Amino acid sequence: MGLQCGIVGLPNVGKSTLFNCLSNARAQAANFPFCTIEPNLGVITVPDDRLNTLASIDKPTRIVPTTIEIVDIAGLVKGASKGEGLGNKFLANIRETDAIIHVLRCFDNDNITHVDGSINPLRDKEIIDMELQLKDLETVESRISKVEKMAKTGSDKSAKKIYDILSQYRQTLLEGKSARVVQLDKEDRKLVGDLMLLTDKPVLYVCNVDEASAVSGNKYVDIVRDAIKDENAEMLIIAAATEADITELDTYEERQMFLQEIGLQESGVVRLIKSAYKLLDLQTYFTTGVQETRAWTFHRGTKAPQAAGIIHSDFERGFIRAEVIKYNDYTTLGSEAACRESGKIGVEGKEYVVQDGDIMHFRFNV
Ligand SMILES: Nc1ncnc2c1ncn2[C@@H]1O[C@H](COP(=O)(O)OP(=O)(O)OP(=O)(O)O)[C@@H](O)[C@H]1O
Ligand SMILES: [Mg+2]
Repeated sequence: MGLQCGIVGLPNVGKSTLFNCLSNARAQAANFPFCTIEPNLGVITVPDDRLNTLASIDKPTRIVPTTIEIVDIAGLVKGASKGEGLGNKFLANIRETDAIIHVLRCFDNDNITHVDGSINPLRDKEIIDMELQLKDLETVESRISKVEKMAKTGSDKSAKKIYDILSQYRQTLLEGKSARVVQLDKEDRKLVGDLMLLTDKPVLYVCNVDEASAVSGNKYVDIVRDAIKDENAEMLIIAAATEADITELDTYEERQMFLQEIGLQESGVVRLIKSAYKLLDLQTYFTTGVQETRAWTFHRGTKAPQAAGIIHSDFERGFIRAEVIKYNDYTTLGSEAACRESGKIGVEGKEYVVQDGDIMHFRFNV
């Protein structure tokens, strides 16, 4: 499905450092603003113990985890919406993503330059929010000028409806709020879906802290937590520089040991992926056999044919039915044959809503 999360924030707050914890690609992270210009793209595999358990049953030739793409975008500054800094190009990079990971500098360090001279994550957040909102306002206003005439003459019902929604967006953005606070039903959302507003994307805040604050945060984190409590957003505390060092260690055991030394059970990568899954309302289904055990990401509520379409469009086009085994049945009974004998294979049609952990076998004909 190629879901993509974009990392945004002011220059030099640790975006590339976070990216380096997440992906195997190595982005240049350095102590100067605008170190990143071209976006770095990384693919992170989604860790899932269930995939390994299934693989231990089927012993396939290939084990394929599902993935999320992460883009490390250039730092934004005040005036970006008007072309300052790296301006518009970089806003275009954000537009292409499904969700935003907003990195906030929550560590003191006199040796690391802050573009605004002091550590203040709240101010930083507002600068970024404002630039994104201004860009959205521009998008909304240009659309309004296109539909205004038609809406006012009253002949076109949907033009009127679109105009009303756009006005609602404009009002919200003018109040200094993000588009995501506007509540629209599914139908209305479709009418303006092609706007791709930047501040309508789900957001995950990452407080980038020093090593000592990795577990319980610090005063900056408290400020951020308080500021976003009314937003429908997730927040994570990650000591990005420390975790980037940890990813350099060779073995999984070494990395786990280091994490435990600083008081963490799970790495920032794992926590971030879990949050991204929650934020984007994602779930996983599996396919498994002697050839391959594989995880697939889908949006909660997806029906069987569309879930099949994630594997291949032919599966959706020629969908006949799905055979579904629950994860617990599969692992308890130990094989597809045993599940069949015990009547644990559900035969489901087009209306079946796929559930997290389902083991799917699609029957299709094209
Ligand atoms: N938690 C942290 N504690 C201390 N130093 C950190 C932390 N996170 C990042 N740094 C350091 O801050 C500097 C800037 O980091 P990085 O290059 O990742 O920033 P960036 O946001 O990608 O900047 P740019 O927008 O310029 O690309 C680097 O020297 C990095 O090692
Ligand atoms: Mg960078």
